[in-house]
Amino acid sequence: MGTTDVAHADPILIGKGLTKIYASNGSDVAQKAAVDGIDVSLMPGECLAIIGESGSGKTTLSRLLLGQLRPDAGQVAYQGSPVLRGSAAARSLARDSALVFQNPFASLDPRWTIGRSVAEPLLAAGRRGSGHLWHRRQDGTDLADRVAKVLSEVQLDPDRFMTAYPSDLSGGQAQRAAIARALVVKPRILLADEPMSAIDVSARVGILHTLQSIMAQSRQQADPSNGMSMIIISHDLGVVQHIADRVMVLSQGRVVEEGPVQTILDHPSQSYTRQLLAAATL
Ligand SMILES: Nc1ncnc2c1ncn2[C@@H]1O[C@H](COP(=O)(O)OP(=O)(O)OP(=O)(O)O)[C@@H](O)[C@H]1O
Repeated sequence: MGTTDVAHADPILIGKGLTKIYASNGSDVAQKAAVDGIDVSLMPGECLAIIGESGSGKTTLSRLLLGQLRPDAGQVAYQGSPVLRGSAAARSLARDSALVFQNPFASLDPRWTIGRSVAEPLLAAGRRGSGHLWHRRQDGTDLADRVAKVLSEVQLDPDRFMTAYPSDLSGGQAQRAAIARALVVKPRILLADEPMSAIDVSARVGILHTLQSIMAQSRQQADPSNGMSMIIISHDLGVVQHIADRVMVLSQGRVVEEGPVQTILDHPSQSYTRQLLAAATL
């Protein structure tokens, strides 16, 4: 578990009354919200874990928070500004957030070297003219240096992996490459949606250490309000225990309980959480 000095910082992301109702296929049955009026906030440098049984709304909530789904009710604010369609806050949030998925191979083009795949988000930012990420006068050496640095951060030797192809990589190595691809744009918010569940058990500890060290570096920022925040969705409570600061427990689109990770895992107040913990191995 990490500790984060967020006492004096403002939340980087706030969701208020977030609700999402998916259209059902023409049935008259009353529709149930996938996410039902959830309030959530994320502090700079904080790691928030969202846990809950399958279908409880974890992925939907995280996509609402990152502005990738439009809520049917409620609102998201990024750095204090409402995230409305086409707004500057929506563009900033899209630019400042990055995702790591369950299947790392889905985010690595099989035709590209790992170096190219990791560089691509930076190149795309350059094409969009996001000047803080990419300056036109930068040459290929700067780009290669940045890619090599981020590969080292995820414990992939650049000399070996820069020119490797996804088919050369194990699942764990591919997930590290996918994390590097997410980190290369220096996101303010990293969403990791079940980042370990498709990885061989023996490689999971390594990925966990990688994510822990990324969060530790982020927390060491001189200005805590500049730290990267992480939202992690995981069925694996061992992972949650080792990386999260705070846990939010979801059931049927609602928050059952939330609090500091050790409090929730050691002294859950709700029977739903107790059952969830009993079903998991810590
Ligand atoms: N695109 C969609 N269209 C219709 N219903 C959806 C859609 N996406 C999710 N749902 C429904 O919304 C509810 C919440 O789904 P969500 O994927 O957010 O849950 P989850 O907790 O992430 O589940 P899991 O752990 O299985 O990934 C579920 O009942 C799901 O079937």
